[in-house]
Amino acid sequence: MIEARGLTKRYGSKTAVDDLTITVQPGVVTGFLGPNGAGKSTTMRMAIGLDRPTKGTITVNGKAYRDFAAPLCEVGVLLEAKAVHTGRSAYKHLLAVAQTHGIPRRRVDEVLGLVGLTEVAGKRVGGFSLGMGQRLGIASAMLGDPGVLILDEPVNGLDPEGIRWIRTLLQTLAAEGRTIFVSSHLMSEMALTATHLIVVGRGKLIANTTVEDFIRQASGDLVHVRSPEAARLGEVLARDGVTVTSSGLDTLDVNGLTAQQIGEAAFAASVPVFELTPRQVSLEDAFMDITKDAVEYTHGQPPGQRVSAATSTGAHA
Ligand SMILES: Nc1ncnc2c1ncn2[C@@H]1O[C@H](COP(=O)(O)OP(=O)(O)OP(=O)(O)O)[C@@H](O)[C@H]1O
Repeated sequence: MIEARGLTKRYGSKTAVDDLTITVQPGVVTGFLGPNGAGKSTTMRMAIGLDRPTKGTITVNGKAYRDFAAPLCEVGVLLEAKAVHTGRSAYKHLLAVAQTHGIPRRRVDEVLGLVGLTEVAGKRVGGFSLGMGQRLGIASAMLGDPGVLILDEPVNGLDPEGIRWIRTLLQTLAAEGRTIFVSSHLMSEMALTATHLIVVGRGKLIANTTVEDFIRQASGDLVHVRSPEAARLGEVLARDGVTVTSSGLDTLDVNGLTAQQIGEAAFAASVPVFELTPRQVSLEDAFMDITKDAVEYTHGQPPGQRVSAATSTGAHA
């Protein structure tokens, strides 16, 4: 478990992390999302003692990172593509790291197998592709068989096969009861990988919820309805808190009722219904919407203007 309480980091006048209180639970993959400069990397760096909080605390399994006698066995870390000794082979690199913790050689073979680098274990790391480098970083993080993994943008540089591989790996490790805290810019990827989401913007907590609830809240209760008696159905559904918009001759968009409530009301009024589709926005759209006021760097639009908020159908892109 990772716990931040009132975590704050200032660099001069810049507040990178602002009074962040979160708990990252074991057993699920927790996605850490936020626009560029939101404070994700700074939070992760403080979790592993690379940066000191200005105020507040962050602990891993109840302890500050510096208090671990064998940190590699408690928390595995992948920050940006690792600066490794490029003249060394992958095997030698992992062995050197293992030896700092008295981790046996056979564990080096195990993690090489786990990340699919066994065949290139003798090759110089300098010749590795970005994707192979990421796999090596994950092998390093897994060396001590830690219960907590902190991964900053682990799918960077991976091809689709690599992205799928990492998704399955993280879900498997979470199912083993580990705490998996992973940042990413790829919202659609997070929708497939994570169960829980922590969203930050300008250092502040914006959302702390399940992927499912995040999308549901962003989508509202919008239901698309098709009926040959759309106008009459609109009258049947009209009540306080419900907005009915006619979106075509035989279609309605209803806000404020679930598909089930609409179906039941239509049935009671003997109005035929041909379609009842709860509209969901994609995680990407939900993210854009929720962070629109927290984006530091946009692509040329005036401040405050939405980056994109088109509603799309078919949820999890
Ligand atoms: N060492 C530093 N000195 C000064 N400012 C810093 C330092 N590290 C980070 N910052 C600033 O703090 C803010 C948060 O940065 P951070 O790298 O944590 O964000 P991030 O969410 O990881 O962004 P990205 O997704 O772009 O990596 C940014 O505005 C950044 O410029």
